[in-house]
Amino acid sequence: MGLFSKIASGLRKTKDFLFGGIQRVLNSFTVIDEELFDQLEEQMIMSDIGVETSEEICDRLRKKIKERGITDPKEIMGLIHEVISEIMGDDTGLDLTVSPAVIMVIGVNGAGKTTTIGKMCHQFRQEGKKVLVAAADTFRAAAIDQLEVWTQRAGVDIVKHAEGSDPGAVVYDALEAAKARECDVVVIDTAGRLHNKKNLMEELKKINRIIDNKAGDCSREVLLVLDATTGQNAVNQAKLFSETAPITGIVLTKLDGTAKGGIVISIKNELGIPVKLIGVGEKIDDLQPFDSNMFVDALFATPEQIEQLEETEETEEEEYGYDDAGETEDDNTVEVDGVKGYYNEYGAFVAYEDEEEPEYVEEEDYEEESDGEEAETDDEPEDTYDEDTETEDSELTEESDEDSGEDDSDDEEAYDEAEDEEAEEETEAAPEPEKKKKRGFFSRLFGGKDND
Ligand SMILES: Nc1nc2c(ncn2[C@@H]2O[C@H](COP(=O)(O)OP(=O)(O)OP(=O)(O)O)[C@@H](O)[C@H]2O)c(=O)[nH]1
Repeated sequence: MGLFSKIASGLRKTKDFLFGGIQRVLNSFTVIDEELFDQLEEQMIMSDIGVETSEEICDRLRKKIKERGITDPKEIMGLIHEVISEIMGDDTGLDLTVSPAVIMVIGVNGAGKTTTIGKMCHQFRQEGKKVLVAAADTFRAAAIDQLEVWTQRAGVDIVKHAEGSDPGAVVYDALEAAKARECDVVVIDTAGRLHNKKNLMEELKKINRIIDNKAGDCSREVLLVLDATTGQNAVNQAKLFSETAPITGIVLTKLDGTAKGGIVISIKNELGIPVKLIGVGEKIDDLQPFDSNMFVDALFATPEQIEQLEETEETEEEEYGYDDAGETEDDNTVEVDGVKGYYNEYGAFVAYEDEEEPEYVEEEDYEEESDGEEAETDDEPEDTYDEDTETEDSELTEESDEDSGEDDSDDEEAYDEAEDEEAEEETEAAPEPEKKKKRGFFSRLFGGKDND
């Protein structure tokens, strides 16, 4: 399935509600009057475009109708399309230009943070990027375990410490490891919870200080993950979070299961924060870079237009032999880094040339195993890491303690030396991708913003 088809099918509920509702209003009027604008505004508010943005859209519509001397309500749909396109403006993609690009991910529980990180890693890896994930949401062991399952699916490395350890230590070790291994991207999972704004702010500040020290010149992103099904609540969350953290972009998840996709428009209009990625399903390849033109087209296109666009995509796929997800003509066959294979039930890539599938632990078994691990780490002291000096908490730095005597005075440098080897052992299942020749998923859409 091509990109447009995926976005269009992900937005189906939003489209049916928004486009269908507006169409019904326009069909019920023969003249353009204030009553029509009232009903349009109401329909937009119900579609989660928000009061402020709905009013603005109607104001702009009145102006255009007057300027162009339009009298037929049926012509208004095209104008709404035009106005929303204007509001959405140009897209801003992820900035991954200077390696290792650091992406910090924040968001409330259940918004889809872990899933998004897994999907993002999968996309990066398909582009041939070397990725490292920092499990800096150390609040709950389950969060670390879930993240690890996703990194295994995506086939990327993870740096993790024990539950309750300092997130700063995890980030420090991850950045050291990323430099040593020449990673392109470091994705940091944070316990970006809102219920304690002060703590969140302190935690993010601390992580930022460490990034400043270790990767000051690198590209940086702070992505806020929002659950689209919560509608205007998500917009309010974005307002609150933006008072706390310098958000560079929003990832809007679960757009596939909601009619509330209109919040994309109010987020852009009211907060000016670009939506950079959208989640359109639970599978590993259900994350798309946000393309406002495609978004608006998918919302407003007629079924005939959608069919036509899908046909164009299919023709392109036939011509080039792959689509945006790297799929070939055979639905189950994908090509990753020039190797043909398929994704197994866990979302792991299996090359046809391999005799056996790589072993991935089933989620249930994995949880059992990690329970065991937790039991071990429970014995370890919690809260032992002092931002600058303490390293005991890190399972990655246990070995480095043996040879870290010379570094003791070297405050932050005291973190980890042997950690690279250790972490590499952890992630043996992740074969290193070769750099891909063709332009990457993000760069094809955002014009060379990744560092292929
Ligand atoms: N339909 C759909 N479901 C999604 C999407 N993204 C995430 N989910 C689901 O949302 C649920 C929560 O996702 P998580 O990634 O665990 O959320 P989280 O923010 O990490 O939550 P915590 O682990 O509690 O911190 C899971 O069941 C995911 O499968 C999406 O784009 N579409």
